[in-house]
Amino acid sequence: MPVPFKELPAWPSNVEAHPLLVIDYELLKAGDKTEIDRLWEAGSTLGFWYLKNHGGEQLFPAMWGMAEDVFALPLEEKMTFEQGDEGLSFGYKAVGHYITDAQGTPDPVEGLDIAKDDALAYPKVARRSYADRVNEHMEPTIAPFVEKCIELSNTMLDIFNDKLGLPAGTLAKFHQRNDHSSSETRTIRAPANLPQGKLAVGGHTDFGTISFLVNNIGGLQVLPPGDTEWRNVRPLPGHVVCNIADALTIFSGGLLNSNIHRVVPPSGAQSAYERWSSVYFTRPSNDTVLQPLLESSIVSDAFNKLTEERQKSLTPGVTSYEWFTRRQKNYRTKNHKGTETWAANRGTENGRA
Ligand SMILES: O=C(O)CCC(=O)C(=O)O
Ligand SMILES: [Fe+2]
Repeated sequence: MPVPFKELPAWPSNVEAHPLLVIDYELLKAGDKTEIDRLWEAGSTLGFWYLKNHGGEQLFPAMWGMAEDVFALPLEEKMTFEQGDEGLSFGYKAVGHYITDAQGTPDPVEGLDIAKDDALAYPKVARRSYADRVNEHMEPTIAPFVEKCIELSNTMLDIFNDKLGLPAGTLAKFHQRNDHSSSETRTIRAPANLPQGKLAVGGHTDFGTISFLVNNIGGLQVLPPGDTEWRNVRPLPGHVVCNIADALTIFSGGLLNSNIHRVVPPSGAQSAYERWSSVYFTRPSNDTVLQPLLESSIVSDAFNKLTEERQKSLTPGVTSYEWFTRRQKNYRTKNHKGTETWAANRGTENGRA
């Protein structure tokens, strides 16, 4: 099993951890006004926050155990359900198949993504099939994880919906449980002892709506708005790191911030350990058109104040499916041609990634 959090070396005392707001999920659910305002503050500034009291504490590490079991299969078998180069991300990802920078440097991490649609439809296949070893974990591990993240996501979407002055249920309509989307779980393992300076995951913004992340050791970094230095995000036991992703930046006319982040080797004694992380990406259903929701005066007022260039970048005029497929395709090492394919892979913070 991946080394449990409590047995890992502590966060090195000489490494500064960037402060994130800690949001209490129980208070959000109870409609606590102060906590709701704090969530809005987090989403509209750095776009990253910790979530506590969410009830999913065991579910994220269980995903590491699931993936470890799957990664133990022979490579040949894992390659039978590889993601492919056509812009879908569901399935296995071998080391080196994603790029980490504009030069096309291949990544050092192994990954496994499972579609929300497959987890909910199991034992039916909604989007693709996986190895038996994955299927064995669908009901005990993957589906409960997906269900919890859908719950967290829906609660926060309704709050953002209200704060954005949108008619009730507007954001929920784009994220209906049974509509196909690129929503998915991702579990990645970075090897121990990666050389310092190597990127495990290159600088990017997330493709979807909200992301939910738990990792065992350091390495996650954010580049806060207006800052020129990458800042370290420290994993806190029992806390989920949540972040706004591109679709919410677009829907909100830029009010909510999908911030650039990346993964580097952990510092100090932690660098001698494998790094495990599990993410759930909520993404809008495939046919949702990505555009600012100008029917809200809060959104339209914010949007009208933006430069024409920024307005253009927040009006891609494509569906969620098209946006995702274009980016995912250009993330693949095999499709990399040069800086243009790197740029085509980037999101709403195009210029900074
Ligand atoms: O592993 C992490 O800490 C972050 C991974 C990430 O940003 C991603 O997969 O989008
Ligand atoms: Fe990410």
